[in-house]
Amino acid sequence: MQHESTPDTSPIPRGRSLPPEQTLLSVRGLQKIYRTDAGDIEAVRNLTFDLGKNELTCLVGPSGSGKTTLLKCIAGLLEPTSGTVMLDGKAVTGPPKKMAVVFQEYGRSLYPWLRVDANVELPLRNAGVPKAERRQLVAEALESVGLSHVPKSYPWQLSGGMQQRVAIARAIAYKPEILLMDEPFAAVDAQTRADLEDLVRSIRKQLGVTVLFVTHDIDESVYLAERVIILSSSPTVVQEDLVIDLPEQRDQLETRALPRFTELRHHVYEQIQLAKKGFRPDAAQAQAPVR
Ligand SMILES: Nc1ncnc2c1ncn2[C@@H]1O[C@H](COP(=O)(O)OP(=O)(O)OP(=O)(O)O)[C@@H](O)[C@H]1O
Repeated sequence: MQHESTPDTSPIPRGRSLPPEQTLLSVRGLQKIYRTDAGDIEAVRNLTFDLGKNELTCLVGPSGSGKTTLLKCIAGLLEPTSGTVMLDGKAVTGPPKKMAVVFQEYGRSLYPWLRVDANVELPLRNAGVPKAERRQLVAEALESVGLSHVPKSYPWQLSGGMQQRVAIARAIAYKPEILLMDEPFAAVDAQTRADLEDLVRSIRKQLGVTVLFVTHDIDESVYLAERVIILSSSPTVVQEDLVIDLPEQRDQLETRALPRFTELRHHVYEQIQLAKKGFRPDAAQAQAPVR
């Protein structure tokens, strides 16, 4: 398998590092321990990786491996116990303006009493964007997600897939540099999901936005991404940072039929099975003979 990691001699496995001019998001030594009445839970132990500008990266790992915890730390919604998150060279200490997040529960994230255009407009209004500019941005965002024809509908009048498009339009309306997506398509049917996957790839290209996409679906991760970061089981480290060397132009039928697609999905599947069985790359490295 092809990797882009820089040579690393530390005992903690880490994802690829990039030169600062190519880096948009930099996660360094991130650890998160939840303090609970029942004791401390070390969800994330040590995560280090960089995301490049305009890159689409998927994050996969066993259930409970800390994917949501990591995303919340990156989004400035949760304070890491140690380590840093830097966006464009600045430490993230609260929700950054240049970042947008799309969660799985679109039903809960949209306001049912607001029409589609008002839902998309709300964050722009809260950010004090002037009215004329807001109108323009809302129209562009709805156009990007193929919903120009329903601006005056209420979310509950739309299908699940359309509601998720509204959530995506709202996220991209204020032109974020980075889009975090936490299992955004887990609740829609397979056909809608395929359409939304292609929508994410086209939006990324159209807007030049960096995307970090969490998914449980191995095929989805390989189809969507240029890189797949595989997390170990909790307490989490990077198990593998894998380059997806498929052609840039993807197609639901053609790409998924490629022998290379099958190889990559097989590899990711194997790695997740290993993680589930408790394999830890940090333990493996610590035990490796010193040469
Ligand atoms: N608020 C919290 N308090 C205590 N422990 C928590 C809290 N949130 C998450 N955890 C624990 O941290 C670990 C990682 O949880 P997290 O939800 O980040 O994993 P995940 O990979 O997103 O899970 P899934 O794939 O099932 O959605 C789990 O052991 C979980 O029980």
